[in-house]
Amino acid sequence: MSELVTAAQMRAIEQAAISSGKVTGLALMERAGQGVVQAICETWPELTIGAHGAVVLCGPGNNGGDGYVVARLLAARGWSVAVFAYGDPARLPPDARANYERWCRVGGCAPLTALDDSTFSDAAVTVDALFGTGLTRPLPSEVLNALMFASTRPNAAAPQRPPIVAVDIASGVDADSGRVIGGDEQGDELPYWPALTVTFGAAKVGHMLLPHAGDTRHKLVVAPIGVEDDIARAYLTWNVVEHLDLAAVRHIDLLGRPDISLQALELAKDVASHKFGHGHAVILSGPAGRTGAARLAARAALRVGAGLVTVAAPRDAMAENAAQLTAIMLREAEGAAALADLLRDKRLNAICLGPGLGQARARDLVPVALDATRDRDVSGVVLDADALSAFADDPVDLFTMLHDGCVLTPHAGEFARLFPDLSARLNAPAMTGPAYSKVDAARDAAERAGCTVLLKGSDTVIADETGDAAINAACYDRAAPWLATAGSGDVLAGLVTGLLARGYAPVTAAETAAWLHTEAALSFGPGLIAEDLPEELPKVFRALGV
Ligand SMILES: NC(=O)C1=CN([C@@H]2O[C@H](COP(=O)(O)OP(=O)(O)OC[C@H]3O[C@@H](n4cnc5c(N)ncnc54)[C@H](O)[C@@H]3O)[C@@H](O)[C@H]2O)[C@@H](O)CC1
Ligand SMILES: Nc1ncnc2c1ncn2[C@@H]1O[C@H](COP(=O)(O)OP(=O)(O)O)[C@@H](O)[C@H]1O
Ligand SMILES: [K+]
Repeated sequence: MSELVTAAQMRAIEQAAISSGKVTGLALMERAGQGVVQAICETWPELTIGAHGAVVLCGPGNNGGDGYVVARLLAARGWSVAVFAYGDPARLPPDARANYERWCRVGGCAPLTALDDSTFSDAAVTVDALFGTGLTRPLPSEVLNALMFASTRPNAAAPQRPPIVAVDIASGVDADSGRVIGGDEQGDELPYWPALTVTFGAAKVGHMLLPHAGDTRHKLVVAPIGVEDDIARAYLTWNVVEHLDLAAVRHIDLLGRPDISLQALELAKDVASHKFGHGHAVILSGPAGRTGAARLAARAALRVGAGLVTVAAPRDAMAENAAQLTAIMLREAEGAAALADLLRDKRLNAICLGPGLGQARARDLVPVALDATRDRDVSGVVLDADALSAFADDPVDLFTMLHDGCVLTPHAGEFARLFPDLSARLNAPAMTGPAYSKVDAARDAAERAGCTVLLKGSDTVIADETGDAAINAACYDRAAPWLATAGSGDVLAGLVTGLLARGYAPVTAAETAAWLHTEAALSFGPGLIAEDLPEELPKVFRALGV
């Protein structure tokens, strides 16, 4: 897992490093510029040989300062560099001003409005250093126009515009939410898609959220600038906290291989244990003709290591399930009384309701499952799909029944049914930064529900009542678009249930399941359907060293 930072946290970390005397702002800016040039060379190795052209667009703050460093370093490699500035360079902050003046001893600087088609004719890259983490308002129209001009081919006969390298983040995008400031309900369209984004010290939260994270051709590089040690949870130390609003000190982790690998130890089965040592998961099935979703979830729960898995089905669905289940057990549970009876067996320690369940059955059974598990030491409940939508008319009714062993796994539509106000806030155009983000929405939902919430998407966010959150980013080199297939959410619900049965804490079960789900999709590759996901887990486990 690695820590993601907000703009405020990054500023506090930099200020703390500067005020401790460990580094100067100028040195940080120099390293940032070096990081951009190095990432350009690594992304396009052909540019390391010979001299090329670059267009560098510089803004009115320190992001612009980074741009002047990049311009100077590329010129030092013999490149011909054309610099265009937005705003009055005389009003740049001190470090950026110093780098502007250094650049002026090397080359010229034209206003942004002077860009024309000939500007790009010999350029191998365009560098966007207009706005970074300091963006708080919609882009001025002059800047928006320049970015659209730099990214759009004027006509079919003209050559393509050069690829754009975003310094820190694409200008116009809010670093905390990944959203476009001044975007609209049509879906926050970015002013342009960078080919490469080079950020500093740590990825910002917004890099891992849509729409920013939504383009699979987009590469993200985190360039070290010497404050990385400070970032590793360091904003809890006194010298950083004094630069930071304490209310902002809540962790957001990016789920990643090293940390999940540590959990491989937990995923492994103990040599001395028998099946009852790994828990018993129950998946509630829907009526005849709608049983597939429950079996997908059950298969995932078994593959992820639950010792036993039982599908509990209504009478009319028994034959259909029996015809298709082997290692997974089958019990009849027609209605509320039958489920209450089944759950008297305390060995059943994780329950999944939702996939294919039907809303009427969900309304009957969810209260029973929550009641039966509330005061048990070890018991988890996963509510997905119909078990969430069934409470759209009265979400508070559901929230009063939930307990801290619960995990809700809504997609955006189900989330909107249970948390209409949070969904509306998330989907309203963002006019100021930091904008309300998917992380904020998941956190607020978890607090309101009093349990873990996993809000799905290629930028899945997991949050619990503590306010800490994690993102499973299926983007950049982990893009897994084949997960957008019927039933993959049912598999995810089963993975969470299986891990709960194995004794994982709800938030850890949700995080691990989301990560494994993406890894299974990546391991299988194109052509993936939901049935493939559980079957791919053994390969993922072997690769993890489980
Ligand atoms: N703080 C540091 O020590 C470092 C910062 N670095 C760079 O500095 C950037 C942050 O710099 P700044 O905080 O100066 O901010 P930016 O350069 O992102 O923005 C400049 C200023 O523009 C104003 N502004 C915001 N939105 C605007 C809008 N829509 N129209 C017009 N003006 C607007 C704000 O006052 C903002 O501070 C980072 O993204 C990174 O590129 C790097 O050099 C590494 C070191
Ligand atoms: N483009 C995508 N990239 C990565 N993951 C995705 C993508 N689209 C969907 N997913 C994941 O696939 C699952 C789909 O779940 P859901 O929407 O409930 O579908 P279903 O109801 O068909 O099972 C979620 O875990 C979601 O995060
Ligand atoms: K930028």
